[in-house]
Amino acid sequence: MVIFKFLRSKLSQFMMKTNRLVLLRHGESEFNQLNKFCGWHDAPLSKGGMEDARKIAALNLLNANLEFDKVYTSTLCRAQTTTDIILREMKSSFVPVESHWRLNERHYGNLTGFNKRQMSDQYGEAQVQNWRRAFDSMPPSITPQNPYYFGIRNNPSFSDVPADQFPFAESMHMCSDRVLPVWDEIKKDMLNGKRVLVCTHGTVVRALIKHIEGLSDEAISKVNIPNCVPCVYEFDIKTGKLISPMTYLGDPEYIKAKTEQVASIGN
Ligand SMILES: O=C(OP(=O)(O)O)[C@H](O)COP(=O)(O)O
Repeated sequence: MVIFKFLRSKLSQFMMKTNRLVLLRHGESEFNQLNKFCGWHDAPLSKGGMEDARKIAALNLLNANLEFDKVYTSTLCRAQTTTDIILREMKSSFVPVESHWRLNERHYGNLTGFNKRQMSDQYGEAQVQNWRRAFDSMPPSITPQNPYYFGIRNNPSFSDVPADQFPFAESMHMCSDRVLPVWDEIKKDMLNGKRVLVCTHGTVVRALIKHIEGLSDEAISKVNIPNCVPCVYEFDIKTGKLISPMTYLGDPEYIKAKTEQVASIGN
């Protein structure tokens, strides 16, 4: 079965004129559930997040007849567990998975671990929305007094991060810049015919969308990415150009409701 799938994928790679790329934000994490800023804190998936990886992400990918030759993910467990669940559901656990710290969520600095509504009560909604969505807005740097400081500094999953690049806080702009070297690898694989899934985080998906579609700083500030909803692009393999706008896979009403939930400060 595995050999058959491998040969079929090689043949289809050889014949294809266009290729699709799927971007995905991981399932709901325990911090998403508590409406807390998470960033580089390594929060696990919530129970609902695990279920959504199966019942929303994997199901929609299967319904769209998508298969993968490679998955790119971050070094954070919420993205890695989502990847494992999806590949298992798709009976594709043999697919190689490459994890990269450059695909980690934006480091939310000293907001890490705090509830978004509480931060909004303290600093005002406009300031919190500016930290969340303005392209160049930097949250305050994390300090050793933050309860998650040492857990982040000492997380062995970040051992590949060069010491001089280990962030204390990041704007979306900084996050986008560090994602780009991996985007070059992803694009190369995709234009060589590999069917690629990128299972990552809200800000990283937005950074990739901004880059792929050439969106302005203003336009990307209005884009919000729900958990576990696959975003699909199609590219011309010869020219590398995008041939269709991004499409979401899934129920439009569900996607609309979840997108609005992500955009709001929440409770
Ligand atoms: O860690 C986070 O993103 P993730 O859940 O995609 O990993 C952020 O806390 C999401 O918050 P935001 O939607 O205010 O950027």
